[in-house]
Amino acid sequence: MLIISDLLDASEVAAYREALTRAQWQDGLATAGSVSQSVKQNEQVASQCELGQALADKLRQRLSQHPLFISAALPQSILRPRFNRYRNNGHYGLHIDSAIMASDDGKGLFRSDLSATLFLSDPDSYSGGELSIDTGFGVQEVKLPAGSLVLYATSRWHQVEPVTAGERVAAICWIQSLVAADTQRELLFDLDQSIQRLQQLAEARAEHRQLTGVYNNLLRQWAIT
Ligand SMILES: O=C(O)CCC(=O)C(=O)O
Ligand SMILES: [Fe+2]
Repeated sequence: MLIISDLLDASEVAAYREALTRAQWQDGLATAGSVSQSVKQNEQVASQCELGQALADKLRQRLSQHPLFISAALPQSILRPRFNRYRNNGHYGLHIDSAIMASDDGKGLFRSDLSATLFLSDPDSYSGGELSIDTGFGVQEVKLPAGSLVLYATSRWHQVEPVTAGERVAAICWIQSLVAADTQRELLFDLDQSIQRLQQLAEARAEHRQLTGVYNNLLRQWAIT
């Protein structure tokens, strides 16, 4: 699990929130699978809403350029983000997201390796609404400032706690990674972060060069294109 703080600044968050009031919202059940139907109670922007598509594409563009996101996710493709809203006890009970989804044009298939939630509501403006993720080493409750994003493995059980006051607006998104296995991708992330720190040290040129080679050779073995 990784938190990317301040993907958007306050004025960008405000602009997304304002634009979203003009989008076409629908019951979240429209896209719920057979299992999630019984646990999902929220609203989302309709996939055919042109304003929603434009906002989502702009957000995807921003995410795809973020250095920490690239290092951690090694994205091959990013599904168009979806905006959702929880209020009046809206929640999404314990579930695991579908492994295979339709690509944006509906013609291809997409494997979900990573999930992301971008929080768009000030955490003090609503009660509940934590995204709780079973990390395998205990459950983490995530409720971030507006503009911050959490990235986590789609293989994890997770839920959105009921929103008992106010409203929680967020964007969610799935990523197909070049490296499908979480363990391998996480090793590459740690290695890349160390390599980036070594790059700052003039006396570590040789080590930087060698580890960059190791990184590329591991990525070559593990990447699926
Ligand atoms: O809104 C969230 O943070 C996550 C929602 C979710 O789990 C889903 O739509 O599959
Ligand atoms: Fe989910």
